[in-house]
Amino acid sequence: MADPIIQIEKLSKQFVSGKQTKKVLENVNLTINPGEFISIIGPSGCGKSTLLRIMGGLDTDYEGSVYFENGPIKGPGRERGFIFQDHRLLPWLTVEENIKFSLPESTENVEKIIVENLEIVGLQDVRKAYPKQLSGGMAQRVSIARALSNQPKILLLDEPFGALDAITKMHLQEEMLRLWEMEQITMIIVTHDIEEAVYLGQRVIVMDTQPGRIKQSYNIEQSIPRSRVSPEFHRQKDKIYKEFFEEKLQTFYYTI
Ligand SMILES: Nc1ncnc2c1ncn2[C@@H]1O[C@H](COP(=O)(O)OP(=O)(O)OP(=O)(O)O)[C@@H](O)[C@H]1O
Repeated sequence: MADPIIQIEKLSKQFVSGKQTKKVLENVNLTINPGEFISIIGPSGCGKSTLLRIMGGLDTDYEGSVYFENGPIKGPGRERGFIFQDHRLLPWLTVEENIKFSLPESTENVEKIIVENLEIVGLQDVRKAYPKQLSGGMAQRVSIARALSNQPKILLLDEPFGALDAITKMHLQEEMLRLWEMEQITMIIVTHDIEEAVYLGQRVIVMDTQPGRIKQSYNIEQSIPRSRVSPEFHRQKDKIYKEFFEEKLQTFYYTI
């Protein structure tokens, strides 16, 4: 078996502000293999985004070890693309300029890279458009094309479809799966949505809170092509909901 692409051992993280220390992650251990599609879900504030930011090298102040392809992660890198809930395109640049801006100056064949990656997300016609001329879904597609232009080995997706309407969200989820199959990039998505987690992930990691830790990991048996209506899909979704979230909701009901 190939070496893991991400290896996290005994990861703990705390934030200090003034005299207050807040423990956010405690003893997180996680191995991710190349080509996997991993979903991470858990209650608000359990540290999902913090964990993703650490994998992306956006936060390097933690205890424990976090390795990317056997080397410690020391900061952000082009091999680890990040996609956030908001597209983060620069409003004063066109779509093609936004992609060009994300590439190192020494990049050759920039034109070809822009065309190819906009084609992958089905947006070859909006090269000259500015972000404000795009719908939310289109802008998010451009941010995906921008990330892909840097030829990442892994894509870290932080609630990427959270701000989109239900139909656009479903389209983009399908596109993400298509991309994953086509480009064989390792994908890690953080989401609040159990349905999204089960639909996309081969493995769903459920986190618990205060401090954030991994509570359970579920292997998802996927039918090909994937279905949102099959009994198996509902069985897996219900299992995660019942084993984890229902218990939390009941605790909430009893305390009000
Ligand atoms: N820069 C920071 N300084 C202090 N506390 C922070 C900082 N960033 C995050 N936190 C705290 O760490 C905890 C975990 O935050 P994080 O955003 O990782 O959680 P999350 O599970 O992604 O939440 P959500 O699902 O609501 O987005 C939260 O209590 C948050 O307030």
